[in-house]
Parts: sequence; C-alpha cells; structure tokens
Amino acid sequence: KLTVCTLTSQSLHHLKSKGATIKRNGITGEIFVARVIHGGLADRSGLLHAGDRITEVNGYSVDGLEPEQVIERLARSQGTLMFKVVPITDRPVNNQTILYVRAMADYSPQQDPAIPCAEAGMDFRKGDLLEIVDQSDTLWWQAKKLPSTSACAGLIPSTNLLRRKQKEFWWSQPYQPHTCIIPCESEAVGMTRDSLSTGSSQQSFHTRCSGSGYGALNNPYEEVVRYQRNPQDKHRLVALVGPSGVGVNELRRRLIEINPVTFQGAVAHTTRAARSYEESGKEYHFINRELFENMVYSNRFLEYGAYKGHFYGTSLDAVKDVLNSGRICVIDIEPHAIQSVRTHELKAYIIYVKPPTAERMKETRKDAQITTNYYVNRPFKEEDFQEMEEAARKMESQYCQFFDSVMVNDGLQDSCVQLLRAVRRAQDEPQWVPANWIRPTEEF
Ligand SMILES: Nc1ncnc2c1ncn2[C@@H]1O[C@H](COP(=O)(O)OP(=O)(O)OP(=O)(O)O)[C@@H](O)[C@H]1O
Repeated sequence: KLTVCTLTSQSLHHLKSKGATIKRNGITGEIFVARVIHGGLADRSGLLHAGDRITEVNGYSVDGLEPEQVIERLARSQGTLMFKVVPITDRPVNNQTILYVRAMADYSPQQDPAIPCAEAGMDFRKGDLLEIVDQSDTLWWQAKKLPSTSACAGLIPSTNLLRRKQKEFWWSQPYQPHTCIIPCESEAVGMTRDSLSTGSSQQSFHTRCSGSGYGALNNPYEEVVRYQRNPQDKHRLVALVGPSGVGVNELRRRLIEINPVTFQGAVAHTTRAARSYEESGKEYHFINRELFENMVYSNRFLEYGAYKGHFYGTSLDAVKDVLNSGRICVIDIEPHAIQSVRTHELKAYIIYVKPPTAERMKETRKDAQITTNYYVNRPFKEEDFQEMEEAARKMESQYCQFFDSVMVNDGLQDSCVQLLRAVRRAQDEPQWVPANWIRPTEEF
C-alpha cells in the first residue's frame, strides 16, 4: 500500500525546519522517517510519521541511497516536494502529555557527538524553562524553550540520557572537592561537628540537609508547575542571596522598615551573650552552646554558622512563626542554604541580588562600610568590588537555576522599589515552582 504525499520545499536545506529526520535500515538498506519534529513542516502537514518507509522523492527511487544522499536530493529540489511512502502499520497513538521542567544543567547539541542530528537539537542553559512535547523516544525528547518563540520543537536528551552524559563527564574530570553538590546527610553532620568543636572566629555557614537530595547529577530536569498562592494561604518565604557585601542585609532591613506590619525577619538564635538592652526573642533568641548544638543535631536550622567566636542560626521554627502570623518573612541566606528553603512548606521565592559594575559600586558605596571578619568595619576598597564581582560570577554559575528573580543593587532607592515589586510578584502572581511542592512525593 503506497501513499503519496506532498510538502513544499521551503527551507529544505535545514533538516530542522523541514521537521523530520531519516535513517537507513542497516540490513535491508531501506530509508525510514526516524523522527518527526513537533511543530515542524512535516508534522504540520500531518502526512509523514516516524516509521514510514520512504521509497521515492520527487519521482526518483531512494533505493540503495545513503540518508545523506537523500537529504542532498531534497536540498536540490525546488517547488513542490513529493514523497512516496509506505506508511507504518502500527502508528503509536499520540497520548503525549506535556511536561514542564526547569533545566538544572547546560546542554549544547553542537558539542554532543551522540545527537542523531545536531541541527535538530536545542541548546539550553541552567535555569531555562522547557516545555517537553514528546517523550516517546527513551533517549531523545522534543522540547521548546519558554517563553516559546518558535512553533518548532528541538531534540534534547531525555532525563536518563542526560544523567548518563553528566556521569561520564563527572568521572572524566579531575577530583575537585569544592565543586561537589550539597553534601549528603552524613557529610553534613561531619561538617557540623568539626565547626562546632573548632569554634572558629571566621564567618562560616552550614546548612540543614533537606534530605530530598539534589544536584544536577541526580536531576537534570526539575519538573515545575504554574502556581499562584491563594490569598488565604500563608505567604511564601522570601529569601535574598548575593555575594558578601552586595547589600542583602541592608535591603532586607529597609524592606521591613518600609512596612513592618507586612514584612518581618526571622529571629535568629545565637550563643553570644545578650547586651543590656537586648531581649531574648526580640533581637535574637539567646541560648547556650549546648542547646545550640542540640538544635544543630536535630536539624532545626535552615542555616547556621560561626561569627567572631559565637554561633548564629536561623531556625525553621523562627521562619514558620512569622509565616503563621500572616506576615511575609524575609531572610537572607547563603546560597548553599537555598535547598533547605525550597520546600513544599516554605515555598521560598529566591531573589538574587547582584552587584552593579565596579564603576557604579565605587560611586554608590562611597559612604558605605564593609563588614569584615576582623572585628572592624571599614570603607570599601577597589579590591572589594573586584572580589564581589568574582563571587557573583561564581554564585551565578553554580546557583542561577534556583533564582526566581534577579535584581541589581545599584541605587538603594531603586533597589527597594525593585525588591518590593519582586516580593509582590512572588505572593500575588503565578510562578513556576517545583511540581513536588504542589503534589508532594518524597517529602511526606
Ligand atoms: N545600593 C546601595 N548603595 C549604597 N550602599 C549600599 C547599597 N546597598 C548596600 N549598601 C551598603 O553596603 C554595606 C554592605 O551592605 P550589607 O551589610 O547589607 O551587605 P551584605 O550583602 O549583607 O554583606 P555581608 O553578608 O557580608 O554582611 C552597608 O554599609 C550598606 O549600607
């Protein structure tokens, strides 16, 4: 049974825009449609399907030809294109469900020798939102980047394939202890004990392990869903991250100052002694070291660290207290604590505060003081701006996939307006969030 179908030859040179790939059966030499690209010309015509056998192109037999020769012939033809095909007998029913994911890794088809057709591939970067329109192949899925500019999908590696590629890449790299993904539970406990026993006077922070396990190695795509907070629900936690000295603390303080009825910070715990004017539960929860250690071991801190010989920590309960009171809790965290607040319960909205150029910093930070690890605050120096730029670059390359919003802290007033807007968006507008926040799987 033969079917003749026609397609216009527009953009034939480009396999991707024609929207199909072909392959040759190694034994019989027959040419088959390997894949029809979602939204491409072939797909829209509805006439070609994966598995169809091509027998003729524009009246010429493809018998004995290599796929490249067929492509060449197609590229040379003008006007209307005519295929003679033997349709596949058991065409799979199209029961594809669309899946939305956030990429947790970078991918470039041009650098992947294993992709069946690099031109049909789609590159993406960590943090990109992808709409996966076809998962029928176990190795190569089809996806569009959101917001979608093209009707045509591109090939991307499936979760399993990308994970495999990452593992191969990982093992091919020299050992780099600091590139490791967040420590697993047992490592985290080890770090904790060390830091508590040394009582370092340097600033150092550790985090609670969420136990859900993360890392590009485990999960190259994070499934996401559109979520809008119901006005009756608790607010989402707002967490600010940024390189040290960029101004997260200042911004948080100002936000709360603007509207203390709506915004509140979480009261941290500390082992330092209360000053005469301080009250436990107000500035800090003042607790002794033993209690602090117990809280660390029972995983009660979202993040904690040592500073000038004392311990400080933000507990999950302190954040929950604010959220339960109906206010919006605003905290600043170290980037490695991001995972501990990205939970079904807190639904943290992460705002990344980025430094402006060194030039602008020099202008805007004339009267500002940098907090150092050595008991004094001092004016900013040129090197501080360079260090900050470098720290920002590293932070972005490692954590950008978790940033819900990015703002540049240039002029303070403008930054406060930007921050207010971002917080409002987080609470009142639909956002993409991990699917397991809405349909929890492993957290319960
Ligand atoms: N946009 C800005 N313009 C001018 N000065 C600023 C601006 N943002 C912050 N500052 C000042 O820069 C200094 C450092 O800010 P801040 O203490 O908030 O930094 P940080 O990001 O919390 O860093 P660290 O975590 O190291 O304390 C402060 O003196 C603050 O007032």
